[in-house]
Amino acid sequence: MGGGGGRGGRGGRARTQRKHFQQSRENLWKHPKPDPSSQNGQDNPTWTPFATQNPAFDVYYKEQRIVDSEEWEAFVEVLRTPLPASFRINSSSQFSADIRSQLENDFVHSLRAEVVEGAETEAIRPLLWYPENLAWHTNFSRMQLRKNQTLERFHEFLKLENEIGNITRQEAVSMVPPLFLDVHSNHFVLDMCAAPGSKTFQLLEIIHHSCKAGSLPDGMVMANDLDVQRCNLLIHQTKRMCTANLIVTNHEAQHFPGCRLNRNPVKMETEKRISQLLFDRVLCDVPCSGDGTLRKAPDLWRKWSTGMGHGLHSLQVLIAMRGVSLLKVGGRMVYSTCSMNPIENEAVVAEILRRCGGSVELVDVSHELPQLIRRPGLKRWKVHDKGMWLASYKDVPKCRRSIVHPSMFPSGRSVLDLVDSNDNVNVQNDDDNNTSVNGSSEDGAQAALAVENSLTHEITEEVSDFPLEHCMRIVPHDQNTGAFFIAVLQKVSPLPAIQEKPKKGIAKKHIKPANQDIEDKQVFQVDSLESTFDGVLGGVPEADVNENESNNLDSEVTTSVSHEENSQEAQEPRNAESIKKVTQGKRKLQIQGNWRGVDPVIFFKDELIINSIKAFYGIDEQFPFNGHLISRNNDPNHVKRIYYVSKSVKDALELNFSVGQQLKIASVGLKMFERQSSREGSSAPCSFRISSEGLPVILPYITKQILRASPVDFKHLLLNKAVRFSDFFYSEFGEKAANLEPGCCVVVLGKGNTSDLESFQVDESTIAIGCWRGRASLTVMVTAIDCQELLERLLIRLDPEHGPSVVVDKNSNDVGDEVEVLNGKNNHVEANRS
Ligand SMILES: C[S@@+](CC[C@H](N)C(=O)[O-])C[C@H]1O[C@@H](n2cnc3c(N)ncnc32)[C@H](O)[C@@H]1O
Repeated sequence: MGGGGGRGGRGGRARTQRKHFQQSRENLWKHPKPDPSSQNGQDNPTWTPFATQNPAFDVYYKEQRIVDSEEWEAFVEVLRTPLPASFRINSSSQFSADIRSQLENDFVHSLRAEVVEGAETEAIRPLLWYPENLAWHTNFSRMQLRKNQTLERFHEFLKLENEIGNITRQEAVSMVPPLFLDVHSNHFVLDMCAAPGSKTFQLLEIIHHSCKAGSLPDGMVMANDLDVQRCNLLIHQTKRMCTANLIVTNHEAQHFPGCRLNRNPVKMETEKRISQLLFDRVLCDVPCSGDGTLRKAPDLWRKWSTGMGHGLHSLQVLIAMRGVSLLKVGGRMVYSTCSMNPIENEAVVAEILRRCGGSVELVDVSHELPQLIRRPGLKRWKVHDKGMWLASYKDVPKCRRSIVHPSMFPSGRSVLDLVDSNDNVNVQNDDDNNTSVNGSSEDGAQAALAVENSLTHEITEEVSDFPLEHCMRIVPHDQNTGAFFIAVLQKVSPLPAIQEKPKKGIAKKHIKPANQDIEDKQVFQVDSLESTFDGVLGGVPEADVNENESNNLDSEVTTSVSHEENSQEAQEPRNAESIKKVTQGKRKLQIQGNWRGVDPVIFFKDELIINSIKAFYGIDEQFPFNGHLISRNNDPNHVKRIYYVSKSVKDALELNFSVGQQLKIASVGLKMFERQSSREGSSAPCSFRISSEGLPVILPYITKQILRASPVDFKHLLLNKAVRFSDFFYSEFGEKAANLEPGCCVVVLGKGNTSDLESFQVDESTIAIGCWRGRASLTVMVTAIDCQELLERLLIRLDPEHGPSVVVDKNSNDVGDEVEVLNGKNNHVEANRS
């Protein structure tokens, strides 16, 4: 089934892919499997809830004054309560309006009686700051939703719509950063640390917003994550969006390739091709300590320490700097974390501004989303290390200087920065609180030493010079959410050519950011090349990752620690024998340019196949095929799937080829055609069927193998899955179906009893499904769950009074079958009937 083309999502019915991922991606609305080892059971009397306090946390944040002292109790009290669930309606879903109306007109009223004690007065409510009532807050935690029987219908609704892709469970505060990015449909957007992909999904929705049937947006999203497994989560998550405008990459964000082509820019201009990968928008949602998610992950109370933020600060700066260097002049970048810690937030933003020397500005967005309650960023904070409060870098003992960096302090000044323009330095020590040391840089170093030795002196609080009040901190007790930090930056001119020295001690440190999904227990490694390839090749070293390093240095500011430094293994020559040994017995090693263990990305140009597809489905010449088809297999005879990419993605891929495939692409394109299995395919003239994901994009261009069914026959098909030509309500429709070529066909839901396609116009609301024209019947090629969803939506539309509770087709004789279909059991098709 599918709607009007080009909307990017049609209720996100990524049917076939879904099954590949069922194991690894939890439907967060489903009941969890009982864990026999879990102590969290009612039958275990020894179980105690997580301790929701940590004295170090209290001391730290009280001192940082992230909330006023009189608010402290309210703040921590809310932090100790479970986070209410929230979700977003996928705005590009064909059924988004129906779902919103079901929430507004049905659940808001029917759940009114289910208000949880001590909570808000409304059981569910839209988040007022989110556009178009598309995001919703429920008063129930996920656990309550799962356990409370009276919430069953609502819970079932959430599960189904989430599975289909019509809604996405997402923390309310996590929905905020994409809203401040001001994305337009023609923008190139980079999501630097994107997994598991909830914000990528939002960005794609915005890109696709108001896209007409059969057209694709001019923009695209490049979603990157360092972790292969989390990349897979992201791929699965975004598959529900059914988009041809996404590339998923797998890089360390701080080393994200620039893909700069060293060609004559004038020539490039006339060729209208892009010569460098620069972005209009960058989302920099960095790894962080994640204490803003304490309500969702109460085990963090126990683990929390001030050191968590210190370990990530430098990496956050590096990632953000790479982000601004990949941003077009005039472009916007959002820096965000789900941490409350100023070291990971204001200090990072201040360091970006410092390094960019005026070419990047902090944007005042106080007039945007006025209903979202937020606090201004801090201008003063302190660093806490080893039980000591440090107000300035000069307080940092020498032995801690590899951990505590100058950029963590409001002034950002290092010891040597104390040397003024006359090479004078103001030092404080035990004997003399204001000694002026005059002299050369050697003297400066001596002075620095003196500073290092000065441990006791009056603490003078530093205040940042930057307008950090434009940053935003969302705190839990303001609107019953988690906590988040957001800063909006704009690049106003090219960055100054600063050579950033690699910071010692960053590259090899193993840090575990807490804001990776709480289910994810993997230890995160900053130097993850090894881990990345472990996942794919079982430990085969990545040899020439950096072959195009010179191209990588194209950014205006080189901020990154070099790959060589980062990964010892990366320098080792690739040993063909060892690769062979390791991969023996495994899947054949795939190579994508320099990237081993990744499927290649190939422009699919097999004229024979393309022409047979065009002829079979009568695809209009207007549909852009040339250069838009991709396969992930080097051997054209064994191509199973053909993917479709938008013009923007095509341009980016062409650039990537021109620069030696610097991008390591994990996923690209929308699955458009799938090779028939030999059983199906033997009788069909065309060996490729149209996939459900791709159907909406190509639908307006299909002129053959397409039928229009009346609502009665459409419903009949969905209920029975396979219907004999002679059994359709309207015999004319059955005859037309019998006259199709054997193989894949498309059935469109019509309005009346006509099967005439003449006057038919595909638009965003068109509903269509892929079917198979067999020997004597028509069979739907849609999964049981998608049939169920589509039936429910149709029943609501056709019979708004009774809605989806009308589960049995009264006109049908085959009631047992229908009930089974609605229970998702009736997956057998024509083979059983004919
Ligand atoms: C806060 S999570 C991102 C959440 C995501 N933006 C979303 O909304 O679903 C941080 C992500 O950064 C990734 N990560 C950690 N270090 C990274 C690095 N150096 N480069 C790129 N990604 C990194 C982690 O794997 C994790 O998925």
